[in-house]
Amino acid sequence: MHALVVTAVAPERDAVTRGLGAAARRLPLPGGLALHRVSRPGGGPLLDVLAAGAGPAAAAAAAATALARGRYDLAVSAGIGGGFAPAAAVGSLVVADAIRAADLGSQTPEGFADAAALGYGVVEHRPPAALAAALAAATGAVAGTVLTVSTVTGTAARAAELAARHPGAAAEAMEGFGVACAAALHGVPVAEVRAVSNLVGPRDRAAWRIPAALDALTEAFATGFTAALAGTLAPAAGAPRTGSNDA
Ligand SMILES: O=C(O)c1cccc(C(=O)CC[C@H]2O[C@@H](n3cnc4c(=O)[nH]cnc43)[C@H](O)[C@@H]2O)c1
Repeated sequence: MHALVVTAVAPERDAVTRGLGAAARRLPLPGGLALHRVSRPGGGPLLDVLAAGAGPAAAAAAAATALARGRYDLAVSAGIGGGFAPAAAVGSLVVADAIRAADLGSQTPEGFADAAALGYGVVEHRPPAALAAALAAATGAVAGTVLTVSTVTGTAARAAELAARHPGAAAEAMEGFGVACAAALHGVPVAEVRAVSNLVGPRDRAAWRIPAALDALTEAFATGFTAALAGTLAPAAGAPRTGSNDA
């Protein structure tokens, strides 16, 4: 089983590789990107962890670049995120059962209309239900919708608007929908896991608990996450691996 794990920044990538508990091998990609490849001891899943940059566009571009050069069974968007109270407390984990672009659409006189309603796009990708359930059970995460936003929510009014429009939302972050678009283009399933560093609401950067969230991310990858991946996804069968970054 070969998975691509896409984070925004290097501290998130390193939190994931720390959890995997084995040395990472660096494999350069175009544009200064690099996969950090971790082979699990005992022949477990092979994971390539990639710090892609913040935001859905950077995530989509980097994920598509990596997916085009290897043969993967899964793409995972992973990192820290904002939690919607009361579903997701600071320090907790959220696994996406839906990955939704929350601000892709048009502002109309009647309010926001998403791109799907207006007929010019897709605004949601769904991880396989069995995979999302297994990942949540294995890591003790809350399962819910993870919103992808291009602007971090910074007011109570915006948080309330998002919660009303997306009743199942447990977290928001900035990359999941980009990774999901790249995965869909390459025909691989997607998953998303977020460790909650802050609540979605009035901006208070000093209240972000980034080290605690990074520890929770490490713990997720140290415990059940990869076992749940391996147990849920069938390995890519048959065809020879031909990509330049393939094992
Ligand atoms: O400064 C650091 O040490 C540091 C370490 C790890 C990550 C960061 C980031 O700034 C990551 C940015 C990343 O975080 C996601 N995020 C976190 N909270 C929210 C939120 O409330 N709303 C939206 N996104 C959030 C997001 O995916 C960013 O790309 C810094």
